[in-house]
Amino acid sequence: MIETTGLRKSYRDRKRRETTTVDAVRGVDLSVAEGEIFGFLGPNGAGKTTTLRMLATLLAPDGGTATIAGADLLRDPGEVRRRIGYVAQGGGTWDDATATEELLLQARLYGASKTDAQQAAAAATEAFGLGEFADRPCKTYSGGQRRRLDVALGIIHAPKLVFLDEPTTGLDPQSRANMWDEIRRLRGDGLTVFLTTHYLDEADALCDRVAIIDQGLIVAEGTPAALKREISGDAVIVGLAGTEETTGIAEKAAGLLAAQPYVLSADVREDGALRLYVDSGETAIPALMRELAGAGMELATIELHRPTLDDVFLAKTGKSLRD
Ligand SMILES: Nc1ncnc2c1ncn2[C@@H]1O[C@H](COP(=O)(O)OP(=O)(O)OP(=O)(O)O)[C@@H](O)[C@H]1O
Repeated sequence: MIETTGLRKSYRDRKRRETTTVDAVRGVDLSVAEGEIFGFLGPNGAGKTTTLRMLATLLAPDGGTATIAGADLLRDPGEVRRRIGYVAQGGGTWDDATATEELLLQARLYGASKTDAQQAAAAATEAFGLGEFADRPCKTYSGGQRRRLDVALGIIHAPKLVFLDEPTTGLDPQSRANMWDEIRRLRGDGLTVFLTTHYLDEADALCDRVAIIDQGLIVAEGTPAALKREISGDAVIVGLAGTEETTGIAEKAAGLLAAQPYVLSADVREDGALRLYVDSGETAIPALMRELAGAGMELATIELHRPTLDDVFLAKTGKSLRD
């Protein structure tokens, strides 16, 4: 649905007499399959919006090639525009207009006849649960209601692909969960969804695949599960009985377990706990418990930590989105 090679964009920043160049996107290769929810992640200033705006024909690339929904971005941006939907971060509804008016206007702007526009507006009102407030002015809507209308507007012309820029930023947890359901429903209807988000739990729960961009370059791309596996594996933290008095026990246990085939690495944390990285916690825990018991070591506590997308993000960019 999206294929890009070497997509580039620089901005010229004119301050007084000096002109500086910001290389915002420095050669992006992306591949997004039909029918997937694709998450685009990156720290502030990484190049997310610039990339999104280029893919959505709102900004001309300086170089590279891209095919979007089967149309050539550089040669035929008009065709790309007809085939995609774009929902900007702040939305674009008028305060005094109602949802029904906005939907009708948008459908007409995309060339629908009056009857078709009325049908499309009614279908969107039903699908996005806008009915109870559709005839009130937008300024009276909650953040979640407004966001639902924004997405309904973005897909009123039945595109194959929709771009959502930070679709859940500023929403309360309930509205966020509703929006996730809406986005999954879009995928269920056969749409491809390309979204940017600052929430890594959102990317993890919602996206089939993600790409991480940093300083204008893609530093990781894959399913959340594969990316998490790639960086570390599960961490198992073991507290051994008597570790505080005889710290040597933890070192001895680390040496013993480091030699096991299911252990990737083993060390002793500052607090005296034994830290192991393993491919799979489920397989490793029973085996290491047997090993420790066999060596006469008593286990006091055991914890399993699975890597999160934030760990991936940190490993790939040196930055955490939690900061
Ligand atoms: N119109 C512009 N003129 C000059 N520099 C710009 C312009 N727009 C963006 N930039 C710069 O390009 C780089 C990438 O910006 P971009 O907005 O694409 O990042 P982003 O990943 O979307 O960031 P954020 O998460 O903060 O929205 C940044 O260094 C930014 O300051």
